[in-house]
Amino acid sequence: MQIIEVHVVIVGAGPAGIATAGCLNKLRISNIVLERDDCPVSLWRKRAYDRLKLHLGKDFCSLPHYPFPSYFPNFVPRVDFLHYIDSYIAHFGIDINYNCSVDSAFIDQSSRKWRLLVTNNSSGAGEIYEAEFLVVASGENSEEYIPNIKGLESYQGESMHCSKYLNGREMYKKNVLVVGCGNSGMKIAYDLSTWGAYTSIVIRSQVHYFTKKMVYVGMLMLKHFTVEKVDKIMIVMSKLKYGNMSKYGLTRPKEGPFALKIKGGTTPTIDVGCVKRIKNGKIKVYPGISSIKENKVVKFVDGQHAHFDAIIFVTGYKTNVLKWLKDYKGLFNENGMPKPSYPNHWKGKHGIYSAGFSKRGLEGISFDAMKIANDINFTLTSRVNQITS
Ligand SMILES: Cc1cc2nc3c(=O)[nH]c(=O)nc-3n(C[C@H](O)[C@H](O)[C@H](O)COP(=O)(O)OP(=O)(O)OC[C@H]3O[C@@H](n4cnc5c(N)ncnc54)[C@H](O)[C@@H]3O)c2cc1C
Ligand SMILES: NC(=O)C1=CN([C@@H]2O[C@H](COP(=O)(O)OP(=O)(O)OC[C@H]3O[C@@H](n4cnc5c(N)ncnc54)[C@H](OP(=O)(O)O)[C@@H]3O)[C@@H](O)[C@H]2O)C=CC1
Ligand SMILES: O=C(O)C(=O)Cc1c[nH]c2ccccc12
Repeated sequence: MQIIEVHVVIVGAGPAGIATAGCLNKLRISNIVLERDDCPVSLWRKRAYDRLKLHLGKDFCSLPHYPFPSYFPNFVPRVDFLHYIDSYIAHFGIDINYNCSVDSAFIDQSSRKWRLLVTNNSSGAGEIYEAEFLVVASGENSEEYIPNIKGLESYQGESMHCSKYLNGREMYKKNVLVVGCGNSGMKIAYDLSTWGAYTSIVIRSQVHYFTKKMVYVGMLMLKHFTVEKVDKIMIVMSKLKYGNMSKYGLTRPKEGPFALKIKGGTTPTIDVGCVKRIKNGKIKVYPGISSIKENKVVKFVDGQHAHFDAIIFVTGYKTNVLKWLKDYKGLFNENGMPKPSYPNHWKGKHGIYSAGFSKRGLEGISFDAMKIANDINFTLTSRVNQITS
């Protein structure tokens, strides 16, 4: 089989892969992006709900060297974000091979280069790529995660992961349980409630909650003040706006929101109206689930039980890196996340890089893309300088 040789191969055409290709193209370093799906940013195009918007202000979400158009609103809707990505690809002339699933990547012992075994999903044929540099940009959210709950396999209602949820049109006057209170959980619960579903949400852990504006102000303040100071202000703002919500099942962690985000990647929840609906009883809060019984009954850890026509698992994602990256030791841990902590997470040995694995959203992705492209450029130019001197 013919081997396709490139300087840099990038796995994944999400924002991270596209941003890295854009930065490399700007430096005139040839590269190819391999994408298993048939389009770019498939997470945003195919696996996200209609109401989704960027929840951070647009100053924190544009990709490198290409700001959002000035007429875009501060919180960019999903469809505008897709247009922006399409024009980013056109502007930088990014080369993407769609329908290409990377099945494995390893270091070839004779060439000492990265070798990738790829299946072309449209023809079914196998392809081999060889590259000096490998950029892992397959995403923190590449595999849906649904917890193992006793009785779930025999649940007779409708159950789905949130990546299949578009809107609540079919849920009017149905009892729906949303499991998970991250950013997707709170937004989907709110969305369902506005579509007239009798909505409940499982909140099993402590959580920080803010309005979009508070987080926007907080992100701006972080440019000038310490994390501790900003966190204190954030909590005061949240308390002033929402008060004490513990009797409704919402308690704040002791540690501040940005400190937690930086330390563990736990993202504070940006509330778009869910908290108000919890307060006025339109959305009911339950603690963790203990099991699912017959007749669509869900039992909770505090002994309560209730009947649900549908369950939406908004329980997050996992990475798929360990499934296809064979020589990963050094850069990735057993959860498929970078071993070195931020800001050293983006580079490994033998020409491997990670883009989009710092749990810092699109801002983190831009940071990674620029670091990676500059580092590859540095390696290549120092080599040319050595030869010519
Ligand atoms: C619903 C949602 C909303 C978000 N909103 C925001 C926000 O407002 N602001 C913000 O800053 N961040 C946000 N994020 C976080 C983050 O910015 C996005 O998840 C972003 O899409 C991550 O980009 P990525 O390129 O790293 O990963 P992805 O977008 O997941 O792209 C990875 C790509 O790799 C492909 N791929 C995976 N495995 C393979 C393989 N083996 N072979 C070939 N291709 C493969 C996938 O098909 C996918 O297209 C959001 C995340 C989610 C889930
Ligand atoms: N732009 C936007 O508007 C949006 C942005 N996002 C971003 O997308 C990324 C993914 O977010 P999201 O999909 O919400 O995933 P997250 O991983 O952030 O949240 C998963 C949630 O599921 C809960 N959970 C997991 N297992 C269970 C279980 N067995 N029982 C009960 N609860 C459980 C977790 O609770 P626990 O903490 O107890 O484990 C947590 O609340 C985040 O970075 C987020 O910020 C998401 C949505 C919208
Ligand atoms: O949406 C996400 O997943 C993000 O990680 C974006 C993000 C970066 N910093 C934040 C601080 C508060 C809320 C979201 C984010």
